[in-house]
Amino acid sequence: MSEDSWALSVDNQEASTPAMQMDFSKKVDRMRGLRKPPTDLNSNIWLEKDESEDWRGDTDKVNLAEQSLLNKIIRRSLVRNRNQVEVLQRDPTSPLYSVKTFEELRLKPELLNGVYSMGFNRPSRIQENALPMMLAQPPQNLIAQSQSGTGKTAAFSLAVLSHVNPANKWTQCLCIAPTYELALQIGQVIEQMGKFCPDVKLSYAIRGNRMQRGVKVQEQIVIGTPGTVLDWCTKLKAIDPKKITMFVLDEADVMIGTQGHRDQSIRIHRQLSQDCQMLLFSATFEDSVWSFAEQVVPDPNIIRLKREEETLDTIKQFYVLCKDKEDKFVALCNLYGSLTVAQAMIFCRTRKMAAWLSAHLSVEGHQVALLSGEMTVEQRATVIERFREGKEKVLVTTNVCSRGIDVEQVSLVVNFDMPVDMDGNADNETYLHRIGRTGRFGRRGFAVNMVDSKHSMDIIHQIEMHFNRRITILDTNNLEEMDEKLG
Ligand SMILES: Nc1ncnc2c1ncn2[C@@H]1O[C@H](COP(=O)(O)OP(=O)(O)OP(=O)(O)O)[C@@H](O)[C@H]1O
Repeated sequence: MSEDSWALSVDNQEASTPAMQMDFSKKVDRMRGLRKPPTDLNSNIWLEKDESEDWRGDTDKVNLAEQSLLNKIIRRSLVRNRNQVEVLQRDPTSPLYSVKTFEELRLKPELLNGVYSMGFNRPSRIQENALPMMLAQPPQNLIAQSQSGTGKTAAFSLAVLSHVNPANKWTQCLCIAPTYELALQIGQVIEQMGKFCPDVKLSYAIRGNRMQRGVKVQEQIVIGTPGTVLDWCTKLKAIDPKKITMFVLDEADVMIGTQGHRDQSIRIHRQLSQDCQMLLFSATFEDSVWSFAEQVVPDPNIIRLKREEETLDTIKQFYVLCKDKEDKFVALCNLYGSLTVAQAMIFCRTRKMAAWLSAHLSVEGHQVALLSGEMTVEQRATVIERFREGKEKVLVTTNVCSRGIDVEQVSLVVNFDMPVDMDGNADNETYLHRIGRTGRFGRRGFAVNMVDSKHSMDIIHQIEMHFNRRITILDTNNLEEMDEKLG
C-alpha cells in the first residue's frame, strides 16, 4: 500500500466515530447477554438447541436485520465441527495427517493408555514421523520443525517416557525450555501422559525449586530452564551429566539462537557424553540458526518445513487500520463485540502498553489477566494457570508469552503492536509463534493485527512476503464484512 492509499484508508474510518463504535460494541454485548454460549465449545448444543428459538429481547434498540446477522455470526463462530480434527487427520495436506495409529508406533501399553486417556485418537504428522526416529536403536539425533500446536511437545514427551528405565534412580533425560511457564507446561504433559507409568518420576529444575549441594536427583526426567539446569549440573552436582542419555531442547531456535540461552545450553551440552541422544524441536528455525543446529548436533535426522508450510490454514489472518492506540482499543472492542471469542491473547510491545490496555479492557467489563516480564515467575505461573482454567477470558501480554503456551480455547490472537526485531524489521518468527497460540491442533483461530502507522503496515507486508501468505484487511465497523470474513 502506498503512503497515499494508507492515508485514504485511515480517513475512511472516520465515517464512524469512536464513541459510536463503543456504543455499538456495548449494544452487541447486551445482545449476547441474552443467551449464554455453551461453556464446552466441543459440544454443538448451541446449534441443536436452536434454529427457531427466539432470543430477540432487545428489539427496541437493535434492528432485526442486524440482530439476525449477529445471531448468525455468533452461532457460526461458536459451533465447531466436532469432527474437524478427525477430518484433518485424514487429509494428506494437513500437518495433523497420519497413516499410522499410535499402536503402529509401537508405544508401550502404559503409554498407549496415557495418550488415549488424554483424548488423542491418532498421531499427527510430526508424531508419526519423529517417534520412530526418536525411538530407534541405536539412538539417533533429530532436528525437527513442525507448525505451532501440531503436537511436538506430545511427541518428545512420548519419546522421553519410552526412553527412561524406571529401575534406574538417576536422571536419564534432560529437557530444557526457555521459560519457567513452558518448563512447567511440558512437565504437566509428561506427567499426564505418563500417569500409567508409576515408577517414572520427574523433577523441575526451575527457579525456586531449591536443591541441596551434592544431593543427587533420583527422578529419571528433569525439565527446566537453562540457568537452573546448568546450576544443577555444575554448582550443585545434583545431576550427573554423563548419565544423561537423552537431551531435548524445546523452542530450540531460541535456545541456540539467543545469546544468553545459547551460552548456557552449550555449557550443558559440553558436559554430556558423546553418545547422548539430542532432540531439537521448534515451529521456526531461521536459516542461520538451522545451520548452527546442524553443526552442534552430530549426524542428525532432519524434519524441516518449507517456508510456505510454516503457517497454518486454520488460522485466518487480518489487519485493521487504526490511527492511534485509542483507535486500536475501539477496534478491539468492536471485534470483541462481533466475534464470539472463547479466550483471547493480546500481544503488546511494552509492559507499559500492556498495563494500559488491560486497565482499559477491565473498565469495559472484560475479565482480563496481565502477564509481563517484571512479574515474578510464581506470579506468572499463577496467571497462566487461571487463564488455562478459563477464570480470565483475555490475557494481555508481551513477547514473554509468545511461545509454546497451549490453551485450547484461545480462538483469537491480537497483535496490538506488531512484533519487530532490534532494527525495527518484522520479527517473523515471533509473529508465527504469537498467532500459533490460537488454532491449536486443527482448531479454527483468528489472528488480527492492529496497524497504526506506515511502519506497521510495512511490517505486515514483510510478514506477507516472508511466509508468502496474504493478510487481509478487516473493517471492524462493518458487520456484513466481518460476517463474511470471520464466518
Ligand atoms: N495426537 C493428538 N491428538 C489430539 N490432540 C493432540 C495430539 N497431539 C497433541 N495434541 C494436543 O494438541 C495441542 C497442541 O500440542 P502441543 O502443545 O504438543 O503442540 P506444539 O507443536 O508443541 O505447539 P507449539 O509449537 O506451540 O509449542 C495440545 O493441547 C495437545 O494436547
